[in-house]
Amino acid sequence: MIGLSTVAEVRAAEDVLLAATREGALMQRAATGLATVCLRLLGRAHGTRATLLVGGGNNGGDALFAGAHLAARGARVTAVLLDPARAHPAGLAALRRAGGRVAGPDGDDGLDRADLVLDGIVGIGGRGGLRPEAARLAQRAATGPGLTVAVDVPSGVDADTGAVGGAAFPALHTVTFGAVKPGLVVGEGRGYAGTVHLVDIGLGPHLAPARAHQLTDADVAVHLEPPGPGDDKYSRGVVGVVAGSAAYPGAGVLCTGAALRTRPGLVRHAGPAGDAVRTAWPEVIVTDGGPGEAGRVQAWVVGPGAGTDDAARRVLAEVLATDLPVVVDADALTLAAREPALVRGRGAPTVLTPHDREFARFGEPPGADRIGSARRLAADLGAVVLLKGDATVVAGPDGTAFVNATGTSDLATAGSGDVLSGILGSLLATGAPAAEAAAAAAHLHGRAGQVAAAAGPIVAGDLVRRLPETVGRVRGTGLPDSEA
Ligand SMILES: NC(=O)C1=CN([C@@H]2O[C@H](COP(=O)(O)OP(=O)(O)OC[C@H]3O[C@@H](n4cnc5c(N)ncnc54)[C@H](O)[C@@H]3O)[C@@H](O)[C@H]2O)[C@@H](O)CC1
Ligand SMILES: Nc1ncnc2c1ncn2[C@@H]1O[C@H](COP(=O)(O)OP(=O)(O)O)[C@@H](O)[C@H]1O
Ligand SMILES: [K+]
Repeated sequence: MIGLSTVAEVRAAEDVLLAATREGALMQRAATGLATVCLRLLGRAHGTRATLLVGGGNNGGDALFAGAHLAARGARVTAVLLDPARAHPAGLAALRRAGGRVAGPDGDDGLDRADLVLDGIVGIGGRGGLRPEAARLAQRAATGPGLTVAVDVPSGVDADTGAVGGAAFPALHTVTFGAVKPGLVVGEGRGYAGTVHLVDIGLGPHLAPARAHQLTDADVAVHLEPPGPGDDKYSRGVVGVVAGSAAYPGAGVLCTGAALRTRPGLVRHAGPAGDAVRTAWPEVIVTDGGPGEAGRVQAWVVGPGAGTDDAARRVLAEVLATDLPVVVDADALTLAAREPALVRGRGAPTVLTPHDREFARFGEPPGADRIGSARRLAADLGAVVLLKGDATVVAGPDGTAFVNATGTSDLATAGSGDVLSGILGSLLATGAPAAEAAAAAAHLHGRAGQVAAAAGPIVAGDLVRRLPETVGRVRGTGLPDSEA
């Protein structure tokens, strides 16, 4: 698991480490790591041109020292000082010693011919969007030829939430220090951070345990172990699906198919889409009656394509009245938003899987702080909330949170959510903790999207078809992180 640490957590750890190290040592570690990543990205230093955008804090100091490393290796480095009176003095001296030039914001910044632009305007000390002068330079960097690299955090991005209040630096890469900050991987900030590189500056032992995480393939593989010699079709959990209707039989087919293809023990289906499910998946045990007639299961998925009429409401209430884990998806979310009492106070885990519009039905839209919003709704309802998006967020009622690291925008296709809820039901039926099962499901769904989209445009059925291969890859050596 990759911990996501807030600014307060990073500052607290830094304070302890700063007191235990000689002055400037941490910044040297940060700047050396930053220069190393830049050299790797550029392929060489000699003959390249770099422009440093330097603010008045330590973030600018990191950029200046890294610029000095590059200049010492033959790069032509220009530092643009946004606040010349407060530019880090030792960093400035180091850059000058190494042969770097210094310009004011109106001087020749070299942005139109730079190979590399380092954003050292603000880091974790930043508040709000960029001021006009910095915004103008960030805009020129975005349209110029240089590879844009943010130091610690893209300036203008809120490191804790990913909120972008105005202009921000659009980085292709972000080199972050000590710990990955949530704002680099979630919300709007994710789009500004690009590929995130973590540089170890020795903070690890001093960091408080993170309250938000990203899962890796290895974390998810634990939930996808093949059956052992002692297992039978019942032993690792049976999933029950109430999805699909006469109008939307496909939702039942996709949801049961995804559950089967994730963990093919036993899947039961109840409801009016039975004929379509039987035809598509003869392996599924189907009843045309209600959930009570389906036989024993260890977790339910309810809602995809199921409608919002009185009959659908009765089925939802019946499933939620059980002492089993329940995934509440799609139409069932609309019903639960009308009647939150159906969910509140359940003894067994409930997982709600809204996209933004469904989320808004519970009160207000998620807004710019997606982790915070998901946590608030989870605490309010006593349920796990999986808030879908390009980086899906999962929050538990106790504040535990996950941000998904896999996926592709090809997943924005009809029925993709039905596949996710089937995967999730299958994992929940094993007895896995609900928030982690939800995060693992989002991870596997995202990987299936990547695997399927490698061959071209995808429809939701492709995700189901490619699930066995995806499970195999997640269990095995996994996909490289760069494909995340
Ligand atoms: N504390 C430490 O020991 C270490 C800090 N490091 C670096 O230091 C950074 C934090 O440094 P600071 O605490 O000095 O803060 P920053 O350098 O992030 O920003 C503070 C400065 O930015 C100004 N500012 C705030 N918001 C702004 C905005 N929207 N537009 C323009 N200017 C704005 C503030 O007035 C202040 O001058 C980290 O992000 C990291 O890059 C690293 O060198 C590692 C070690
Ligand atoms: N731009 C995107 N990038 C990555 N994943 C996306 C994107 N858009 C949607 N998704 C994912 O695709 C799925 C869509 O689910 P949903 O909106 O419920 O679709 P449907 O109701 O058609 O089944 C979610 O898992 C969501 O996270
Ligand atoms: K920055």
